[in-house]
Amino acid sequence: MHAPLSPRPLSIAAAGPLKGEVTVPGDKSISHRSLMFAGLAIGTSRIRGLLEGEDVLATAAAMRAMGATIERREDGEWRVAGVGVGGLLQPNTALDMGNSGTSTRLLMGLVASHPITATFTGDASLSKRPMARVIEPLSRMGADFTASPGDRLPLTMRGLCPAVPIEYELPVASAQVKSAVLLAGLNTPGITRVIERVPTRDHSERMLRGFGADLNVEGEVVSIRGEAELRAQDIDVPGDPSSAGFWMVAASIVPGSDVTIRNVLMNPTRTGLIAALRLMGASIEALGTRDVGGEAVADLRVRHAPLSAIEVPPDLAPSMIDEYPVLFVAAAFAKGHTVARGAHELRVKESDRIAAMAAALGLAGVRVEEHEDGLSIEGRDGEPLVGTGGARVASLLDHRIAMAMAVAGMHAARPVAIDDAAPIATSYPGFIATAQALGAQPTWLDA
Ligand SMILES: O=C(O)C1=C[C@@H](OP(=O)(O)O)[C@@H](O)[C@H](O)C1
Ligand SMILES: C=C(OP(=O)(O)O)C(=O)O
Repeated sequence: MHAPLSPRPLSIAAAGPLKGEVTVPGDKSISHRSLMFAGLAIGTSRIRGLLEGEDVLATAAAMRAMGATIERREDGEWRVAGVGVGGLLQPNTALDMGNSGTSTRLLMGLVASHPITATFTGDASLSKRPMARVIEPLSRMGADFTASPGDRLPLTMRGLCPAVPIEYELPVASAQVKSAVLLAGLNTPGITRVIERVPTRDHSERMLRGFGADLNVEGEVVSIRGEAELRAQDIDVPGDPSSAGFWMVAASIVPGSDVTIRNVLMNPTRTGLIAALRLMGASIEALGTRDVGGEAVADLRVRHAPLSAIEVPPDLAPSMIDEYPVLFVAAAFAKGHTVARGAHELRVKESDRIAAMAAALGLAGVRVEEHEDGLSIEGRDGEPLVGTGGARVASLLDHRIAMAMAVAGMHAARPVAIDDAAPIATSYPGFIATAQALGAQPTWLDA
């Protein structure tokens, strides 16, 4: 099992306007896929701007364990020499996925069509997350699974080669499930099809085509013809819009703030938070929109603005699924009653993010009502939060709960304390340093 890091309690106090420029780390979804696809390609890929967070490092370690050569150069560029589609090797030890759902589910897809056996383990949070959603389609393709009760980690799977191509309609809006099936299809003879009624992030589709896979998207159907070779690529990973979201909300709620976030991925399957914040009245300007390796990227200038409550359109959910915790923080400062429903998936992330944010905001003095599929939040019309007093918010091994509540502390009468900020390192190792550089006041507390 994964060894838990020691908890790192953190307190954040208000410190006046946030000002300056921020560069967010590389997109986590694209970083995982860069390592996986390069690890399967023929030749050596170069990756610049890779997110060096624990989740992505777990993917790197697993791909190494299955034969890819992955090195980081001193200048920060990563070089990956792949094994070729179908060339993954039997790992000698269990693959430790840490806290990362994306690593787990996408790598399960890869293993499914290789003649290898792999054991996946993870931390206490990942070990509670549902894996049936990938076990089900991958079993239909011929993979065999022995999972822990409730179809959870640790689990051992044996891939089948050649696997059986399937046509699969996604029962849940999930890019991880879509990607797992497509990746299994990459080494499966014939055509594997995924039908997606609700669009989710399309990085696998775009990147697999970029690497030379025979993949087509027609309306709701994504098809991949298996056993095509992938060719090494040069990749510039754009900044992660999910990480940028923390600064979008922080600058919006702290009076007098003016923050520019450089190089943010603007793929339309990822920009739901910008849309929701704009509906609330946020001032977010996209400057210098440009194309970087087939993806739109922009600099975002965000200035403080009074926010109004909204009913969050449920159809935005897939394009902002990881941003709800920080959107709830924005709602806590808005004028009026925000209702966010249709986001049931939040219950099966690193924590139950609906319950976690209801408890966290409640502790900081916000009136919140929990629904099965979302939250209603009574906004404070720009007034600072009360703060957490002597209590500490429980981050529950969930990086996004820790960062969202750190943002809440940036406009609070008394500090917001968080019981454990160590999980932030899974997706955004530089978050605290950047908060400080913008003028916020984080302090590490005794455990
Ligand atoms: O495919 C991906 O890279 C991701 C898909 C989403 O998960 P689901 O597919 O489970 O919704 C998201 O929450 C996760 O952070 C990253
Ligand atoms: C849900 C997330 O990631 P994962 O599913 O990869 O653990 C996230 O980063 O918010």
